[in-house]
Amino acid sequence: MEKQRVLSSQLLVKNRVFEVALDGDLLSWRELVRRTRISGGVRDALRAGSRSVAVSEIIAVRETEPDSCLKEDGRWQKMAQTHPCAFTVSYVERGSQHCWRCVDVTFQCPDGALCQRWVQAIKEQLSLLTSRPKRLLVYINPYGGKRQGKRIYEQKVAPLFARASISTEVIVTERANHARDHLNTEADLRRYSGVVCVGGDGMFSEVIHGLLARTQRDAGVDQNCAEESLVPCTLRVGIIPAGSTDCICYATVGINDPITSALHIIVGDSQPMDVCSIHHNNTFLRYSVSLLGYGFYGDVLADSESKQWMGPARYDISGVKTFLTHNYYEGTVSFLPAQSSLGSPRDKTRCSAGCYVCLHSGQLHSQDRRACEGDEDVSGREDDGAGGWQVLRGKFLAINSASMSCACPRSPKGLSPAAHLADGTADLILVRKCSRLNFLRHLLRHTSKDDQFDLDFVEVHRVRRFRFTPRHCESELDLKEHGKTLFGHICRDHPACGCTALNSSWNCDGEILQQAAIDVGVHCQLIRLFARGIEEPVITEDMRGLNAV
Ligand SMILES: Nc1ncnc2c1ncn2[C@@H]1O[C@H](COP(=O)(O)OP(=O)(O)OP(=O)(O)O)[C@@H](O)[C@H]1O
Repeated sequence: MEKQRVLSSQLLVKNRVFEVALDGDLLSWRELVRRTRISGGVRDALRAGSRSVAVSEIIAVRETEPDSCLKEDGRWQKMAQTHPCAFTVSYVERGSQHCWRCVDVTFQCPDGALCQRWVQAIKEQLSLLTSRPKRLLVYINPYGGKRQGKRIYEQKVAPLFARASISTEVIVTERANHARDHLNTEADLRRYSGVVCVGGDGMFSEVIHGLLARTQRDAGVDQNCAEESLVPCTLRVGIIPAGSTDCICYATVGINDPITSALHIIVGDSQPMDVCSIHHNNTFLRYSVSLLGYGFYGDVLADSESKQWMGPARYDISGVKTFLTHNYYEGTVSFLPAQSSLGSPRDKTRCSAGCYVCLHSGQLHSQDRRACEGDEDVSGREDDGAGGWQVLRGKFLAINSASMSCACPRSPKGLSPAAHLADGTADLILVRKCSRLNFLRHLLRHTSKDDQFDLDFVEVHRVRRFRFTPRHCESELDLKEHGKTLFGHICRDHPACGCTALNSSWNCDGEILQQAAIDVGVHCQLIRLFARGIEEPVITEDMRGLNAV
């Protein structure tokens, strides 16, 4: 269908003549081919180029001075006389590795009236983009990562928000859980179109815990009831990466770069995300959006807690130590397979921007919600129509549940490469007791092309819910008594003497859960991020021509 032409004119860009057109949702500029005489004929100029930008990726437009950097150009005087007015469009340009930058192009106009018409026309198109945030509540963790959160926000992000006319309320946190508590109780959420956290995964977790607790309370939903279907948050969350690992940002944007994230917020991207709720004895413990790991990953985290002073190197040291310790844990895993999910954990598809698996799951999920609200009979939906609960007992080196691929710069494939951000499922990975060498083979496959699940001691299931019950009774008292009688105090910290702790703990998105027996439910698309998932690279003719402009 022909797009409606809003405006078109011949304008100058860097003193070259361009045909500039605004066609509804696209701004394009094409150099008018200049012909140069050569002996006996005419040939096209080599520098002709064109460029187009979706209006949805324009950050701002403003009247400006004609390009002053061109004043050295001999033709400047002449151009300044014929084109004395100018406007500048700031837009998103894609770099390598999913990096976005904000670049400017200045159009010189023959008169002020035409210049204003252009600015007005582009502003009107921008005002039609209703998904863009207008006012944001920003929390900065000044102590996350390398303690650069405040500087990153002030120098890289705030100027972009100001340019895009986004107003902000900024809170620099004074203690852990400041952001969570503020969102849960005081914040007047109606005043904002989104919440932004400047920090790492821990800070993001704080923000979603505050938002989700508030949303459930306002909706009269009891978080302690594991069977409840939770109410999605209406406010989107943005992450400006300033932590040590920034896994969530990496998994939803493809890079941990503050400017790229700020631009995704400005253009009003929206990426739904599943959230797991974790309960113990009908008491709510935590939410998780990426990794829940018992055994190996739980032990690595527990060990690294005592080595905070080492910085990020503590994870490597604790990783090696835990690997050598080679503890396994006994228990029962029960799970509800996700029968109707379109993908499987071992297919080769990756969740990316516009993922059809997530889109399909989101549509099914909202149909279910509507049916529930309309009191239609949806009984039997939770067990996915077939199969029911499956139960496995055994000795496990690791039990991992990945709600997303968990890809990060250290492990670009991630723990479960085909896991989806928003399909209402998690990949449950069970690594049964095996030799150290075999476990090492499994771990190394996370960084190679080989399939980490193609080993006879590893199994993976796509699930909607799961439970774990450790074989050994886990009351504090029981474990202490057991430890005293068998090995005495010292042995808990000295695996070399041959004793092992009976239970591991869960690593829940980088936080320790003390309870080993848990009940986990995946809630489809419970939150939305200012992100769009990882974009596949697209090379267009426009991009090739760009070099010429
Ligand atoms: N003002 C503060 N003082 C102390 N701790 C804080 C403060 N603000 C937030 N926190 C806590 O600091 C913890 C870590 O912060 P954050 O996630 O930003 O950085 P990180 O741990 O370095 O990065 P990552 O989580 O990506 O590894 C969070 O759990 C958060 O609750």
